[in-house]
Amino acid sequence: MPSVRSSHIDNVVRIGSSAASSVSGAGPQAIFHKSWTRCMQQHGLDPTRPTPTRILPSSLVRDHQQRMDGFMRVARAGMQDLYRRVADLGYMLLLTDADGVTVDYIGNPASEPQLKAAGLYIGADWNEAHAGTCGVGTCLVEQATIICHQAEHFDATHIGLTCTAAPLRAPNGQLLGVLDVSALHSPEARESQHLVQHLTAMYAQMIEDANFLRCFARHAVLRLGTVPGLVEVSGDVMFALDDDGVVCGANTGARRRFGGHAADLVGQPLTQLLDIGMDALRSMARSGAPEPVALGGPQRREQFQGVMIPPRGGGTAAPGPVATDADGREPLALARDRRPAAGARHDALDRLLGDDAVMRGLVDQSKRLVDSHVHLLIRGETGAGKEVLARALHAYSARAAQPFVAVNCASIPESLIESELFGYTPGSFTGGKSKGMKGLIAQSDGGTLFLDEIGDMPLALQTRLLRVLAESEVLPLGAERPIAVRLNVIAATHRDLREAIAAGSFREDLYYRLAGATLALPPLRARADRQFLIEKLFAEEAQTLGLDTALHADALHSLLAYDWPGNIRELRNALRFALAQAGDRPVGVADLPLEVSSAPGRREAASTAPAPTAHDARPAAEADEATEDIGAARLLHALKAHRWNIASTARALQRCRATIYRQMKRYGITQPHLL
Ligand SMILES: Nc1ncnc2c1ncn2[C@@H]1O[C@H](COP(=O)(O)OP(=O)(O)OP(=O)(O)O)[C@@H](O)[C@H]1O
Repeated sequence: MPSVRSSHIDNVVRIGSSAASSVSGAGPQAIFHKSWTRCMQQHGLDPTRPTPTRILPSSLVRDHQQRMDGFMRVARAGMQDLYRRVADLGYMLLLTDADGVTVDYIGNPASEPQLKAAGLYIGADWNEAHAGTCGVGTCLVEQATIICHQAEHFDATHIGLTCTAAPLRAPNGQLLGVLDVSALHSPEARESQHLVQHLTAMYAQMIEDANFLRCFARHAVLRLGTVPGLVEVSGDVMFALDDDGVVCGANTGARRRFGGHAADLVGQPLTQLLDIGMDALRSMARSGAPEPVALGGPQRREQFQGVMIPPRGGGTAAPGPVATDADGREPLALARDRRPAAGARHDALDRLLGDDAVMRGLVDQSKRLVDSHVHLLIRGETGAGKEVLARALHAYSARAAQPFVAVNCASIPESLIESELFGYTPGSFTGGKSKGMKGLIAQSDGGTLFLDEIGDMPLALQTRLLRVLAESEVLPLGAERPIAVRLNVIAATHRDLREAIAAGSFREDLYYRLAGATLALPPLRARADRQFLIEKLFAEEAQTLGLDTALHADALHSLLAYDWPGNIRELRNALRFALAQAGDRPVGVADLPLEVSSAPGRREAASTAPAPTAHDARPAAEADEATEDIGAARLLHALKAHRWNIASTARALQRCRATIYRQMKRYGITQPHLL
């Protein structure tokens, strides 16, 4: 009798080698037969040679993780919640990027060897081109939630698995990756996975929506749902709005309902999409309470509940005085005070540094310059925190309540950068929105325009930007008259712009306009406050992952000695990686990425690192016992143990309450209910 594996292989060979056109239909069987055909005929995979999943080395995995930095944190929170629901049933979770590479994972540590052997682990490449038909790979092709159950897999190595995968999209509709829920063993009936399919799709939507709110944190967001009383938490349609009620972003639910791409909805006044007026929107923004909203035309109207989520950092939920702009209009997003609290504003720059003389000089200089109306140029290596500094400068400035508009000159396609920056009038170019669009420069009016990677701006646009800077007005494509703008530019670059000038790729006159003052951000390896940054980021990442843990002195020692070519971004990723490896255990040197733990220490770093004494066996936080500094990990641990009661935390740590508050601020630890 043929084994299960060999009859599976025969089946795949028979179907996969038949003519692709002979496979039709849209049901699960057709999806997998099409995929088997694709695997054999396009990817050249051979079902008779089963191969385990390809695992990428950790340095490559980190490249993939880096590209999804902020999104991964949001996804992690959703994954943890989902895992709590499915762990007892034997499932584990994977998060992959749009290439199919696993960038995050949660599974039962007791089953780790089996999960690793099955490829259900960080670094596994589940792209169909390598792994054959599988949950992740086939979901990436189909762009829909799918179950890939047992013998639906292409490779005979995987036919024990059951995998359910849902696509995850960015606010612009672009595919970001896949959420996958898998188990090593499952009942034979495919129907046994239907509930998991619903859960996976639901959590994928929750993660997308949380990411949408993160991306539009500075906008008012209208959330619509059909279930009365639940709209605040489960409304599936979301629109991010600017002060004039114009749509700046639409989530997957909104795109689905309006049958369009994000680009079709963005730029449209919301009052033209929904049956709602500006007065009603303002009243919702003021009250913060759900109100009925009708969707659809006169033929088919649907009743929704809508609630307005105010911009983050936007004061309290209590209705406040309504600000009006110079024209007497009542800007939507200002209907609730969105100025950062005075304390947050004044701390914005100081929070960036510990005890480092160069950074202190830079921050003091920044404070003097930020409201002086000179344009600023931030220079620094990749990942050194240029955007973080730019945002802090804006938050510290007198224009903090105005928009911060970030433009990455390297990532907008050259063909779009002109219309994105300058805007356009209705019908001025093919493919544009029928209503025209306000450009990013005009959107930053009175606030801050952050031009990241300015060294990558095409020469023709440099000439136009120069004119805008010289004349403080912008001419949208197709417009006859320019619009006046109050411009404050912060540009950033990791390139040597003087070299670019010498090479003829950057205009010298633009350089002098932009570099009213230059802020040179030091690389992480040159900063004397590395320990402060390590502890601060460790506390942040542990808090995000919901871990109550500590950093061993040996790990701190290695982190201090490493050279950090990718700077603070690389540090954040290394800590996230180490925390994922360690789980609930304190993080030791063995949990760090190999290049960090095995790097030969630099001499000067070694001298600032804690001496390798008997303390090394204890967590770093404990080693701080005698000093004034509590240590981020220990402080976080104590706060959690005392349910964020400051008085009892202070008693337990034998410090006064003011010290606890001061050190929470220093390490950026925020009480959960204030987040
Ligand atoms: N002072 C800081 N405190 C905490 N995290 C920081 C700090 N500075 C930077 N980071 C973190 O480092 C990462 C990179 O920061 P940022 O994007 O500002 O760097 P960048 O120099 O603009 O990078 P690039 O050159 O690639 O655009 C982010 O995850 C950010 O949160």
